[in-house]
Amino acid sequence: MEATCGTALHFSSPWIGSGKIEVKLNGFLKLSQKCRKGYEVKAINTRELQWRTESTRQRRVSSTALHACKDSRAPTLESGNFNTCFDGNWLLKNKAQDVSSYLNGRCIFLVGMMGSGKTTVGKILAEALGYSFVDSDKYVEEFLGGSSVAQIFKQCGESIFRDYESEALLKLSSLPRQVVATGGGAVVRPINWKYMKQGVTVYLDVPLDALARRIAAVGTDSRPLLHFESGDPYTEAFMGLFTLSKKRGESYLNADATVSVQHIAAKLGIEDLSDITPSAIALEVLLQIEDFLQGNNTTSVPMLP
Ligand SMILES: Nc1ncnc2c1ncn2[C@@H]1O[C@H](COP(=O)(O)OP(=O)(O)O)[C@@H](O)[C@H]1O
Ligand SMILES: O=C(O)C1=C[C@@H](OP(=O)(O)O)[C@@H](O)[C@H](O)C1
Repeated sequence: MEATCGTALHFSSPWIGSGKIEVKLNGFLKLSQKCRKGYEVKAINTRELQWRTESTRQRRVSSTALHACKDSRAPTLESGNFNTCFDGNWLLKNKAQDVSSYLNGRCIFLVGMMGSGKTTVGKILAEALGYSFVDSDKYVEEFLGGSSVAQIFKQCGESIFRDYESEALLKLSSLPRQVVATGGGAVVRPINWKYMKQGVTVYLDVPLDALARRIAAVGTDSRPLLHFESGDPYTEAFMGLFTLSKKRGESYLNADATVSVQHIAAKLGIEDLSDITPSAIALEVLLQIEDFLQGNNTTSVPMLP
């Protein structure tokens, strides 16, 4: 792709750094020894806080209710009196520091169905890691002089769009330190996995009901594969997503790591998935990437050429 567009789009995220972040971090948080050292933890609302040694390397802190503090004071660990006050921003930044030492510049490619949060979570991840954020759809749109994805589908058809999408992923896979929000259909072409596997791929697994609700809330104009002229937006979105998910089958499971919001909800003991914030998902992404890279005995990934 002779990219006439910018080679990397950088977005600052409104979520991080504003001091207004209210992140409900219930449940399991893995804190590496390094991360916990010298930090006080003061519980605001904790029915049970139990340190369980999961491995020599890390401990899991399991609790029923951890709320982020608004203030960003650096906590200090009080031995024997475990109270927990985590600043969500602090947690993300600290875990991002842990993970970036393993990533060593490799890109992160977020895959998942339309509406799964690839853009929203991707911006938070990029901010925490000090990476650039790129939306591959936007990359294609810029390359084609600003035509929208919907216009490309209409004027050229899906196959041509997929060609441009593959070109974009080829280009982006050669750049370091990017968080790439891929289009929901990127997983359908094997060549795209070849490109994305240059980095670390993470599948955001969100139930169809939640996807349909999110897309119905914003409309389907920008998503031609779901766009319907009339009818109940939720139902149309759900049916379209259901059809696509059946066609794509297990493609998303080729990802190196999967972050399932249902799994997060189960281990946190919450029922309403909308209580799981994008920041909490971003933290889980970092934890899953860390597990993946360490599970591969990857102490340091060779820097991209
Ligand atoms: N964890 C979440 N909880 C609630 N709404 C979310 C969450 N993540 C994303 N959204 C919303 O869902 C819609 C789609 O999110 P987006 O990041 O654009 O998804 P994708 O890039 O995967 O298509 C947006 O309106 C966004 O604000
Ligand atoms: O699932 C798909 O096939 C598509 C998803 C869209 O991206 P988002 O996942 O960002 O909506 C966009 O690439 C295009 O409408 C096709």
